[in-house]
Amino acid sequence: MGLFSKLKEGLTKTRNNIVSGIDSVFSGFSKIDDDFYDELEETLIMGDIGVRATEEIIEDLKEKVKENKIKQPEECKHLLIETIKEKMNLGENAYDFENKQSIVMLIGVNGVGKTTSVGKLAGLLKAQNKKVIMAAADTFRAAAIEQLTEWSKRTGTDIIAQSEGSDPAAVIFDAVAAAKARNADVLLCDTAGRLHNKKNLMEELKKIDRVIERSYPEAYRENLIVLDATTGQNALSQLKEFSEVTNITGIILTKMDGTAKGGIAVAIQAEMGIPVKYIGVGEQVEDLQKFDSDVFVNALFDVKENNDEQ
Ligand SMILES: Nc1nc2c(ncn2[C@@H]2O[C@H](COP(=O)(O)OP(=O)(O)OP(=O)(O)O)[C@@H](O)[C@H]2O)c(=O)[nH]1
Repeated sequence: MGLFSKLKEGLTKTRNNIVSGIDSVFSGFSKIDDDFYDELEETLIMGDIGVRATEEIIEDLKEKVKENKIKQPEECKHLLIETIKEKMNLGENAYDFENKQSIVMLIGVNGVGKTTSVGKLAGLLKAQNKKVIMAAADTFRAAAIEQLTEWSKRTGTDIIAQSEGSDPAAVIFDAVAAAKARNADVLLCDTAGRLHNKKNLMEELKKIDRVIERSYPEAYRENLIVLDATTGQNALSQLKEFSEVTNITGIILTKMDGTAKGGIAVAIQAEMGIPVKYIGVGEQVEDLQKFDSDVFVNALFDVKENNDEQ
C-alpha cells in the first residue's frame, strides 16, 4: 500500500468524524449566513481542530467568501480546505537534522509511544543509510530499557543503556561519547516522562542539556515531543506544559490510525506554531510517516493526490 493510501486508511475515523459533519453542513444550508458559519464552527471544534484554530479558520473563510463573492455553501468547501492548509503552513524545513550530526531527544509522558517512536525513527533513518545510535535515557522503568533494546535489535541500531535507576544524564554522556567515537549521524534519545512532577522533569532535562552543551556543543539539536492523538485536546495541554520547561522543536503525533481525533494535528500546528514532523499510523517499524500538512488535509478531505497510486 502506498504512503498516501496508508495515510488515508489511517485517517478513516477522523475523516468520518470531521468530513461527514462538514459535508452535511455544506449540503444542509441553502445560503451562507451566520447560522451556516456557527454550524461549521461547531463541527470543526467537535472534530478536535481546536477552538482558537477554528475561530481563525472561520474568520479567514468569511473574508475569502466575500472576496470571491461566493453565494452557495457547496462552493466554499474548497476555500475551507485551502484555509486549513494555509493555517497549518509553517513554511520551514523540518528535517534539517537528518543531514547534520544531531541529537534528537524524544520527550513526552509515559505511554504516548515514545520508545516505539525512537525505534521507528531509527528504522526511517537507517533506510537513508544514516549511522544511528539510540540512548536509553528512560531509566525509570526496566521495561522501557528492554523495549528499546528490542527495537535496537529489530532495526540493527547500536544502543547505549545502563541499568534501571541510573542517572539519565550519565546515559546521555556515554551516548554522546559513543556518537562522537563512532562518527554517528543521529543520536536518538528516549527519555522518561514524569510530567506529574514538573520540577524534577525540568531539572532532569536541564541536566541533560548541560551534559550535551559541555560534551557536544556542535551537535544540531532537535527536541521532539511525542503526543498520543487519541487523547485529543489533552495532547494540546501536554504540549503547552512541556513547552514551558523546554524548547520543543517539533512533534511526533502517534496513534493516528484508529482514532477519530486526528483533527488535533490542525489544532497543534495552527495554534502552537510548532510543526508536527512525524505521525504514527501503526505499531510496525514502517508505520511512521513524515508529516506534510497539505497531504494530510488532502487525505482528510479525500482530495485526490497525484501520487495516490504510489
Ligand atoms: N496503533 C498504534 N499504536 C502505537 C503507535 N505508536 C505507539 N503505539 C503503541 O502504544 C503503546 C505505548 O508505546 P510506548 O512506545 O511503550 O510508549 P512510551 O511513551 O515509550 O511509554 P513508556 O515506555 O511507558 O514510557 C505500545 O503498545 C505501542 O505499540 C501508533 O502510531 N499506532
